[in-house]
Order: sequence, then C-alpha cells, then structure tokens
Amino acid sequence: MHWTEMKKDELERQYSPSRWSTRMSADDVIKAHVKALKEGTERARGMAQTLLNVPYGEGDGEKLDVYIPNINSLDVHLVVYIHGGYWQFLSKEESGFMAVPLVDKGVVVVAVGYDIAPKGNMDLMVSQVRRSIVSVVQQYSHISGLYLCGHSAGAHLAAMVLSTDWSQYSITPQIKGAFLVSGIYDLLPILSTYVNEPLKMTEEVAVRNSPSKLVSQLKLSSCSCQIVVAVAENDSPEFRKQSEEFYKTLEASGLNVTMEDVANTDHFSIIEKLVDGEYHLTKLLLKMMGKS
Ligand SMILES: N[C@@H](CC(=O)c1ccccc1NC=O)C(=O)O
Repeated sequence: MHWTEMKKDELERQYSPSRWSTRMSADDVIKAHVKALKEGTERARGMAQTLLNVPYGEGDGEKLDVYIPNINSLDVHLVVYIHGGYWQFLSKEESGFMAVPLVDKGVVVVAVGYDIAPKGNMDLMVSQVRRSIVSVVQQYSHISGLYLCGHSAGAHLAAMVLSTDWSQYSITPQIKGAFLVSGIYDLLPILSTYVNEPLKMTEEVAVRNSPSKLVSQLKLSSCSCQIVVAVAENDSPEFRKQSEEFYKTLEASGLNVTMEDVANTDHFSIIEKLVDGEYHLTKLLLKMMGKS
C-alpha cells in the first residue's frame, strides 16, 4: 500500500522502527540500543586518542568528537558518523562506537553533534552537518579519503550532505564513499505523524530537505562517490521501501551505488553491530577504504 493511502495509525506504525524488532519489545529495543551505543563509545574512548568537543561553528551544539588511531599510518582514511534518533534523540556522546574496529586499522572516526529538535529544526540540522564536513576537510586536509556513514535520521542527513551545492561554501569536499544505513529519504510521509511533532516541518521544509527530490543535485555534487544504501531485513516495509526507492533513483541516474539488504538485523542492530570488526557492513566499509 502506498503511504498516501494509509490511515494515521498504520503510518505511525510503519514509522516506529522499535515496533518491528523481533528481538524484544519496543521499549526494550530502544533501551538496549542506547546502552549498546554508549558502551561501544566508552570502549572507543578507551582505545583511541580523542579530541572531544571540537567546535565546527559558533553554536553550542556545533561540536564534534575525533577518534584518532594510536598507530601511525601513511594513508589515513577518515569516516564521519552522523547519528540517528529521528532528529530528536541521541547525540555525539553515544556515537563513537564504530571507532572500535576502525581505529585498529588506522582509520580516524569523527562523530558529529548537531542540534536535535526542539532546539534545532530541519534546515539548521542540515546546515550543521554540511558545515561540519567543511570543517573536517579544512582541519584534516592531509587525509587520503573522506567517508560518510549515517544511521536512520543520520542517513537522511548524510544524503543531504551528498546533495549539497558547495558553491555556497568555502571548499568543495570530495567524499569517496557513503554508507546510508536504514535511512529516510522522503520526508513527506512523516509530516502527519508523531515524528513531526517536535520538528514542526511544513510541507515546503520537508520537500527542500528530501534527498529523494534532490537527486540531480546529488549527481552534480557526488558523481564520484561510492554509495551504499543499507537496510535491515526487519526494518518496516515503509523503511525498506524508502531505501529501495532511493537506491533505484540513484542507480537510474548512473551513480555508483549498491544496495545491501542486511540479513538478521533490525533498525537498531544494523548499526549497533558496527562495533564488531567481523560484521558484514564493517568489512564492507574497510574494503571500500582498501583496508582489508
Ligand atoms: N519512536 C521511535 C523512536 C526512535 O526511533 C528512537 C528512539 C530513541 C533512540 C533512537 C531512536 N531511533 C533511531 O535511532 C521508534 O519507534 O523506534
């Protein structure tokens, strides 16, 4: 069924990722998610050299954390991670977990903070993640490859970064690869749901911030970026459709894109597992960076 034909109840069920996990109840899967991210981030902070709360702008919320490998390597790749949480939960404080397997391989990981709702709105969050990328490129101009990874709402923000018209900015970042994990690429279906209550997006805001409507700009800005659209086996049908349709649109416009339907995962475990070096998506990311 197309989302425009769904009753509010059904639309809200489709856009409640926690209700689709087969591992545990909705409340428990969110609790376990936050716990897994926190524990992973603590581990990463114990393993890596860290630069915490590095400003990338003037705003209080415009800070990022850098996880630096102890070993010195010649070709240093850098991954910027953009956290999820429906643009209203989570922060960079629990977003360093993927550094656990990556710093071991000499990869620098950056966890970006941004102003979630109600403090921030959609236009601001998009502007913040874009500016964070510019700042990272300016500070780490010697790196040999810049990669993006985003989960859920963070995959939406990562796709918005790929769709940036950089002529408005001081530099044009060259992003080599992007992992878009269980993302939302069309914001229109969530406009009438509980998700939009703190966001307060109008239709106009949702349209200008929907990557599905910006594919021609994405093609102009990110034509040489290797894009992976990943979705969980146990994501809701609507979430799976969002990924499939975005993938198909990118593919049809000739971009370098692959689809990963990750077996035995749900909306939360698909990203939690990036703390493990043996996880399929971790290996894929390392392979993309030539580190396997
Ligand atoms: N109502 C949403 C809540 C949600 O998505 C969420 C809540 C807390 C922390 C992270 C979340 N989502 C994705 O990372 C759900 O059903 O999953």
